[in-house]
Amino acid sequence: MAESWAGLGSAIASFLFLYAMVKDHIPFQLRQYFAHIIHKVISFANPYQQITIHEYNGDYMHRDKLYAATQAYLSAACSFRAHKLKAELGQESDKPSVTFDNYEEVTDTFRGVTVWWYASMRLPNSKTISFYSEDERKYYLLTFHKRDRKLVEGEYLNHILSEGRDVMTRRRQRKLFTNSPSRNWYGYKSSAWSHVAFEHPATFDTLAMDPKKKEEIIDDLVTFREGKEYYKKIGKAWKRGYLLYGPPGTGKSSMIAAIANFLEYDVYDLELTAVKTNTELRKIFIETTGKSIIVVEDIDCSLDLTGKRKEKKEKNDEEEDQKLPGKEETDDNTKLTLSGLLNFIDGLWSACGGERIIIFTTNHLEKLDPALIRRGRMDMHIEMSYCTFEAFKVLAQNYVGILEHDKFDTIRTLLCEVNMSPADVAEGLMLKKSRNADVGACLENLIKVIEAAKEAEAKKKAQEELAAKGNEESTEEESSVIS
Ligand SMILES: Nc1ncnc2c1ncn2[C@@H]1O[C@H](COP(=O)(O)OP(=O)(O)OP(=O)(O)O)[C@@H](O)[C@H]1O
Ligand SMILES: [Mg+2]
Repeated sequence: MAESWAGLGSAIASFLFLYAMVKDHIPFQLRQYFAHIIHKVISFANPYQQITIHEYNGDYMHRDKLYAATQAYLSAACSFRAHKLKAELGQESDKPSVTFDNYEEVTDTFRGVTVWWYASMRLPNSKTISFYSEDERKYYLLTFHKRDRKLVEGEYLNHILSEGRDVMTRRRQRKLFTNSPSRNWYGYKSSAWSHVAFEHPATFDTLAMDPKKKEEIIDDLVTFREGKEYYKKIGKAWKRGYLLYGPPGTGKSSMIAAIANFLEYDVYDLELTAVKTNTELRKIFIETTGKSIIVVEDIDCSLDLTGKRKEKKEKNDEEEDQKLPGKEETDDNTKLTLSGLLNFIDGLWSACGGERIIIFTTNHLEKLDPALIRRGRMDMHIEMSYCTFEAFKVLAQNYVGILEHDKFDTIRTLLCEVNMSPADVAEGLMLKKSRNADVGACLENLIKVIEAAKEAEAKKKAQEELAAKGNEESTEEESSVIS
């Protein structure tokens, strides 16, 4: 067998040598014909195949998506095997990426199969004047054995695409969107959202709350992020709703930023009062992308949705006979309604895009319509409470860098006696720190702040009791006058 391959090889080599000698004396058509035959013979003898992935395919405005994903994948998975590397900062990225340079080759292994990647570029024709630089002619050459073609075409390229996209998502500059329309340079509306870079520093480490509750939330987020297949299996859209409720300054907005930083998602801050109709809400929603958090802050103040659904339904039942067919649909499309919002959260449209988190925040849980926050819509209800001693310890570590101190016992007792928001406690710790005071002085200042709050609370309570007593006496007097 080996002998017959060697024989074939030497025959091809002799043929190529002869052809090179005489090719200039052969007419053009015949030369073309021979070139075709030679190509066929070489392909027959060569056990390897190649796939080229060009950066641009005819359309010079849009980079090929597979090329971009391949570049990201190779920079993360294979570039450490190369000798010549190059670093660059992509358009949408905020982290430099290092990938192997042109004319370098690296290997990759997928399911036990080895493939070769070669980065190259076609030099521009110097006789033509081109608007585009030579960079626009870059390409990757993927070489593999013929027997692995099915695996490479079917699974390997898909693997490159999804892994590469993940790398790009992790590297991208995350954005904070708000629903005020952005305009292009002609002045036309180009998107329902405008954005700035999202750079909030809050993380779960800096968030002061009960450690057990924090752990529970992190576990829930991880389960969600890794749940693509699970959601598909159970036939549910890949999204999750969180309701954050609690008094002002307890960390609801900080929690949203911490979640966004943890999951590396974009944030869409939806200002519902700026949305006029259900149709507009749907349009806005369609323009959001996956791997994002849609936030509606202070949902109780955003819309007059509280408890109105039931009343409306009863009223509708009474007016059923007088109503013209199709009237309700017209109403729903000319204004924003609770049913429009519910549809936004879990109607059919909510499934487009996938991997989305919806967060509502409120200071007044009791004001919300139960339909809006029922499990399934808002899957997890998270109470952000006044500062507990456990939460204080996180703040103390972050603000003054201590885990223990003599004054902690006093602070523990005081925090049990008075309702202080973490925002107020943080302020108490910051005050002296800004004047370069030592840790003891910082804690002393905090104790004073808590004591003052305790006194104010006691005073307020006494005043309320006095007012209530006054009211009782006046009603008693009135009733005795009447009798
Ligand atoms: N739980 C917390 N952990 C760490 N810092 C906190 C916490 N709560 C509040 N803070 C601090 O107080 C500031 C205000 O908090 P935040 O805006 O998150 O409160 P909120 O609950 O959203 O208030 P509001 O209901 O008024 O919107 C934050 O910038 C943060 O520094
Ligand atoms: Mg807030």
